[in-house]
Amino acid sequence: MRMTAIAKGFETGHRTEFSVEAEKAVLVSVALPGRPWVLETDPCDEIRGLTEAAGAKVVAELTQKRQEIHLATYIGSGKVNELKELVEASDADVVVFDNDLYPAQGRNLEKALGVKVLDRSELILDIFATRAQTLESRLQVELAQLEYSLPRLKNMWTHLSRQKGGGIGLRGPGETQLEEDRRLAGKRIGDLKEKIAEVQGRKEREVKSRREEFTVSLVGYTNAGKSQLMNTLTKAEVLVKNQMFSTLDTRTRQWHVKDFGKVLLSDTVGFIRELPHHLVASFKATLEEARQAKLLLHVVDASNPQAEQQILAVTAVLKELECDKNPTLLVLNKVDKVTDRSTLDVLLKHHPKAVTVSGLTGEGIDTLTDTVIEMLSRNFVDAEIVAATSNGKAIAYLNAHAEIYRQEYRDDDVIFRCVLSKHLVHHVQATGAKVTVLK
Ligand SMILES: Nc1nc2c(ncn2[C@@H]2O[C@H](COP(=O)(O)OP(=O)(O)OP(=O)(O)O)[C@@H](O)[C@H]2O)c(=O)[nH]1
Ligand SMILES: [Mg+2]
Repeated sequence: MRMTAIAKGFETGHRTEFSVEAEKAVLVSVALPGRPWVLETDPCDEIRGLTEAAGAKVVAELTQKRQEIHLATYIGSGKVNELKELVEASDADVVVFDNDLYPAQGRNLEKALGVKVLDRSELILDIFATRAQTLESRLQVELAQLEYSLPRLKNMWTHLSRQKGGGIGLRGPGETQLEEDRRLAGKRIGDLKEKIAEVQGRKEREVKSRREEFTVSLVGYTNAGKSQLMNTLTKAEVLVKNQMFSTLDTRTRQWHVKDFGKVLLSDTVGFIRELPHHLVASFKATLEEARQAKLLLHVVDASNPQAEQQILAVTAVLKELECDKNPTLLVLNKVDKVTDRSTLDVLLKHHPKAVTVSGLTGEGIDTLTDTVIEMLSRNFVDAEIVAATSNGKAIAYLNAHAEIYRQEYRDDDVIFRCVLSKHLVHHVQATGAKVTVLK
C-alpha cells in the first residue's frame, strides 16, 4: 500500500494514499514515561484535532498506559483485541495512533485489525500534503513524505527477501518492483533536495536583502492565533481558522508601528510537539524569515491547558532551526478566553517578561507594540560614523548593513548618520572608521 502511494506521489507531486477524507477514525493514544500528557483529562485532544484537520470523523478513542512499547504491535495483545472490537462496533475505516509506529508495527496492526493504520507523523504529513499550495511547500512536503516512507519500503523489501531466502530463480516481479520503487524514490529524493536547495538559496538572498529593515516573525504552536494577530496588527487578510495547520506558507506584510515606522511582519507555519524531524528539516526554506528575523514573537494560546508544554515544544523546534539565539518575546494570546485567571498567573510567573494580549479583541495590543518598539530599539543604535573617503571597506559595509539617513563630505572624510545593529558597531570600527553612538 505504501509503495503505491509513493509511486503515485511521483506523478502528482504529492501523496494521496493516506488521505483520510470523510473516513471514520478510531484514535489510540499511549502514555509512556516520556509522554505524561496522555494521562491528562482529555488525552486525545490534540490527535483528535489533527484527525479532524485531515478530514476524518472521530468515532471512538482508546488510551493505554505502558512502561514500554510492545515491539510487535506497540500496544499489548489484549488491547489489540479491544481495539478490534471497537473498530468493528463503530464500523471504522482507519485507526490513528497518536504515537509513531515502527513500519513492522503498522503492518502487524493492519493485519490484526483489518483496517488502515496511520501513525502521528503520517497523519501530520498527510495534512501538510493536502494543504500545500505553493511549489515550495509541495516540494518540501513531498521530500518529507518520501524520507519517512523510504525506510518502510526498505524494511518491506528485506522482509520479503528473507522470506525468499536463497531463492535463486525465485525472484519474482514483486521484488524487482520493490527495488525499482526504492531506486526511484532515492532518485526523487535527490532531485527534490536539489530543487529545495535552489529555493533555499534564493530565499536566503531575498530575505537577506531586507536585512536593513526591521523584520519580525510570528512563530508558535499551531492554532495559537498567529494569523489572527497578523491580521489585527497589519490589517492583512490572511486565513484564520480554528483548525490545525491552516497556515503553511510564510506571508509577510508591512506593519506600521506608531512612533517607530515600518516593520515587516511575517506569519509562519505552526509547530507541534513531536513534529516529524524530516518535516522540520525540509521546511527550513519556508522558515527563512523566522531564521533571519530581528525579533521573534512567540505566540502562545494561553487558554490551552497545555500551554506550558506547547511553549517547550516550540522552543525545541526553534532550536532545531537554529533560531534560538534570536531575540524573542513571548506573547500570551487569547487572554479573552482564559476563564481561570490563576493559570495565566502561573504562566506569567514562569515567563515574567511575557506580554498578554487578545488578537481577537485587541486587548493588550498597545503594550505589545510598545514592547516590540523597545526590543527593536534596544538592538539598534543611532550612530555618527566618520570614515576616510579612501576607506572603501567601511563605505561598502555601511551601504550594505546600515540604514543611512544622512551622508556628507568634509575634507577627506565622509560622515554618515545611520541606524546600525549594535553588534555590527565593532565590525565598522575594525575598518578604521570612527563610530560615535548617538543614542
Ligand atoms: N478567543 C480567541 N480566539 C482566538 C484569538 N486569536 C485567535 N483565535 C482563534 O483561534 C483559532 C486559530 O487562529 P489562527 O490565527 O488561525 O491560528 P494560527 O496560529 O495561525 O494557526 P495555524 O496557522 O493553524 O498554525 C481561530 O479560530 C481564531 O479565531 C484570541 O485572541 N481569542
Ligand atoms: Mg495561521
